[in-house]
Amino acid sequence: MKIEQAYTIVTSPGRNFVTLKIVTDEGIYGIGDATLNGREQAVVAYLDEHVIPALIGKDASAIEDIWQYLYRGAYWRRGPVTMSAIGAVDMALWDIKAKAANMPLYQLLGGRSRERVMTYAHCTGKDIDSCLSEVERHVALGYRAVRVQAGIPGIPTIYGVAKREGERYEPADAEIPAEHVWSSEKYLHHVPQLFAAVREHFGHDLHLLHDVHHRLTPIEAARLGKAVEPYHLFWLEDCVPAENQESLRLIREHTTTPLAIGEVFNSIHDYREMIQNQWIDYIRTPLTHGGGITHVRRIADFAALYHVRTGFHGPTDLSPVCLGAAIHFDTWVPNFGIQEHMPHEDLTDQVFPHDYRFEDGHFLVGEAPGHGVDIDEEAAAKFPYKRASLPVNRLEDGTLWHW
Ligand SMILES: O=C(O)C(=O)C[C@H](O)[C@H](O)CO
Ligand SMILES: [Mg+2]
Repeated sequence: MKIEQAYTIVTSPGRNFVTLKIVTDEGIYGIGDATLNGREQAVVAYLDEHVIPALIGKDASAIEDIWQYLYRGAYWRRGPVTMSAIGAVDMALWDIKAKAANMPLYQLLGGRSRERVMTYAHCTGKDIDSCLSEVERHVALGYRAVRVQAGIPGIPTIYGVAKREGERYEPADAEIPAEHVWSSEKYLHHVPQLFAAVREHFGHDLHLLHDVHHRLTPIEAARLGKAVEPYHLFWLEDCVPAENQESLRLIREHTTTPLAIGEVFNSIHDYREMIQNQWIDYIRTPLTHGGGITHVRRIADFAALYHVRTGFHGPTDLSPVCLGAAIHFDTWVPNFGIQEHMPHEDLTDQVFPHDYRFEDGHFLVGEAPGHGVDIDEEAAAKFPYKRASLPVNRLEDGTLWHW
């Protein structure tokens, strides 16, 4: 089965998405998500200019060889743009292989390890009270796990909190990066109060997650981890920028709060020390940014040796294609932890018809051959790309800080 045609589809039904479609000479096609929030066109250029021309004529069933060709052969290895391009190719080829085998992707990976996939919702609010009502609303929808993010007194705008109650949080909100202001002190003072209030109102069965978004120093993250121990979080996410993997050792030595890292990582090498030393508990790299199923499966298997579980990144800035493939992966992977769920807009779901279902706080995987997600190219053409950038973040004295 040869690759006869491959092309990128850029569409913006609610926000920008990049999809790669690969068509074989037997008429079977597969699609992959190549969306990299705020850098979409970089991945399009990488695919159109440097990947697609080399794919034409290759054996579509040779997934591993194509992965190695695009990874080792790139010379300039790794990085979010390269690995998102490889991720989209890999996702499309696994989609093709499962369709050719006439089975849902999770069966091709090794079959079910679970009947359904636990998800967590985003519960955000400008203050603690509005956060509590969002938690109430999501518990009523059946979620067993919620990520809780609130506005911080004295900080005008903060990541992870929707601008208006009940709305989605969309970080890429301006053509040119908006500038946010940050204060670790104000944040560190407020967050333990937020979780005390959530536990007081909802008890101890609900899984609580929180995303620090890389903004603390290791000792500050250790302080926060200790401060929230009484509220036993499911995880504290991205508590420090983790290029320096050693940072996690210091935090680990101070707190038993579980740690999740890696939505901005794109290869096994980004994690190796952290996993080997059991400094983290969950890996976050999504299939798109992690080089696809072929590579993320390796990361998950390596993580399993050290009791580390998966917790895929699943924001609205990954398309339903990535989410659909992730739900198949989540249904198979033995060391599954949890799947992030930021529901896409209806407009997005119209462009990306899919057979996964959300029910009672969980995803149920579909049985259609492949990953069960398609793209309506006619509908996609109605939504032209519009540049949207993630903000930058500064301390109160103007210092450019982690985002
Ligand atoms: O969903 C999360 O955990 C995030 O951190 C969301 C990110 O800000 C978003 O995906 C960046 O594009
Ligand atoms: Mg995050």
